[in-house]
Amino acid sequence: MRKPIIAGNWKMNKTIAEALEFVNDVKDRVTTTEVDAVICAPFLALKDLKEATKGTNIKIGAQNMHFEESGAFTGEVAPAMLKEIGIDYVVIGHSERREYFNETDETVNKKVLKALEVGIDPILCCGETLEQREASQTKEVCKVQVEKGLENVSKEDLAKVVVAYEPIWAIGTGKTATAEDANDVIAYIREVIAGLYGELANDVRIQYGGSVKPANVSEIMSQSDIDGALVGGASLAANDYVELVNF
Ligand SMILES: O=C(CO)COP(=O)(O)O
Repeated sequence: MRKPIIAGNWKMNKTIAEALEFVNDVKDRVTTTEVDAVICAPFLALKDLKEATKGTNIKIGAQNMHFEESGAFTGEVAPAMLKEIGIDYVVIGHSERREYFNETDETVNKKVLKALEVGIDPILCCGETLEQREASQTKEVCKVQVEKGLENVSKEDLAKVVVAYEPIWAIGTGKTATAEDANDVIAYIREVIAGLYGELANDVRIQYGGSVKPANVSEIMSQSDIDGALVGGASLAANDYVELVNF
């Protein structure tokens, strides 16, 4: 059985004070141990969030990291820096990073491998643009992104990777893929992983992301192949986050 994983991706939102206010509000209400509840916050808040969530069921993720161990990369954060403060997950290759920060399948793959090497579970994002969807290229785009993203990931490490399918046209737009549509693409992504790893693909958790909110989370989570959600906007409100995690 794959354990559901509901992750909030706060993107560039919340100061440290706001982040702490949020976790203090939700931590006693996130009691389920049957779901991995994650908050992916801006770098500056991560250390305080780790401390504030000690002894709770909330796990903390970063939204990016560099693939090099150290060096002349002004403005970047190294894997060991995240590991030192106990970060559990790191979002890799979010479409916003691919679009605005020149992330490629190659850098995404390097980051996935590095995260696994230091012991942080990567959330590998894939998803098509509206144009690609209208040209019926959704599955091909996801196939390439997932195959390249997983290149050289060992069989032993595979189950530590979480894949997030986020159709770009559904991010922050209020438009969601229908639950069936999302499930269909996610089942296909699992087939792609099975093409590489055989039955081990059944251990990989695959999330859906794109305008997930309390009103649609249970329908999305009831689908056969969807193991979680990566939630932007709705994860910023404490009450909504609690509802999402307790879908
Ligand atoms: O990009 C997303 C999560 O990573 C989805 O964002 P929204 O939930 O705001 O559509």
